[in-house]
Amino acid sequence: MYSPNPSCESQENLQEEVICTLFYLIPIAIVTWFGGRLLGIVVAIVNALAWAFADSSSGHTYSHTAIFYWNSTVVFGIFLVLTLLLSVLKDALEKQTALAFTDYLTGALNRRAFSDLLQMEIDRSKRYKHPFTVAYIDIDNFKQLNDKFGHRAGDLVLCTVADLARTQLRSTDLCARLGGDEFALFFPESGQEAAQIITSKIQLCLLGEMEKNKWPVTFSIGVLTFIDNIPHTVDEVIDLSDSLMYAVKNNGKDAIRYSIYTG
Ligand SMILES: Nc1nc2c(ncn2[C@@H]2O[C@H](COP(=O)(O)OP(=O)(O)OP(=O)(O)O)[C@@H](O)[C@H]2O)c(=O)[nH]1
Repeated sequence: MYSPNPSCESQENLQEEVICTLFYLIPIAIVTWFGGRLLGIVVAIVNALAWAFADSSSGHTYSHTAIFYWNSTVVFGIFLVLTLLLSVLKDALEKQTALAFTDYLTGALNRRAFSDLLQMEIDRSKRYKHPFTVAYIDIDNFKQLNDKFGHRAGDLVLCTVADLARTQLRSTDLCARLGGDEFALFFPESGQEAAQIITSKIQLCLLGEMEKNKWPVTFSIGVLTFIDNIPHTVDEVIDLSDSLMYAVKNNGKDAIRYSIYTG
């Protein structure tokens, strides 16, 4: 004759409870990950209340009523910890992902991301025979500014340059910090005339802001348009634009030079 083993029965009950509690975690995890910390906390509270309600209506008896409240609090604590851990993990992941593509200081694209995107644009422009323009911007006398006003002021200038340039750009344009005090802008589908309008506007805007803050720097800018015989590699495109910017530097700084690449 079959006689149920009480310890086996209680083990099965325990297993059921654990699995049910785990099910509460799934919506909390999903909402926290996709909806954010605040929504996650709301769902954690709702789920903890649901858990307490289900527990009390299941006929579960405790040797002391305080145990029910203690268990409910522990369950809520677990839900809350999961919410907080997941939101911290997501923030960290987002930061890491952003750092892989952007410059930590200015938020502009970093050299690697800029090169990858530019390579795609070069391939597209070559295939469809569309022009594009690259503007290479170097801050003049930046070292002196750092020396006179401090590194933090220098950082602020770099951030201001990136922010101002970005406010003037279209969503399809790119803005990157290539290193130190050097920035590059990319204008797809833009010939020299269109690039002239936008770069002179950016230059005016930058100079105005520098003057307003009494930062003694100017900008040397080389703007190179590619129409035919577009080079194959990003490095060539960047080096050519850099050389044009250097021509401005060697000619007294604080100016823009435009050119069309002819191969
Ligand atoms: N504040 C700050 N300074 C930086 C950063 N990265 C590089 N620099 C400084 O930028 C300066 C760049 O110096 P240079 O390339 O000689 O530039 P410059 O003084 O503008 O000289 P010209 O370009 O000839 O006008 C160096 O002093 C670097 O230390 C940064 O992230 N923050």
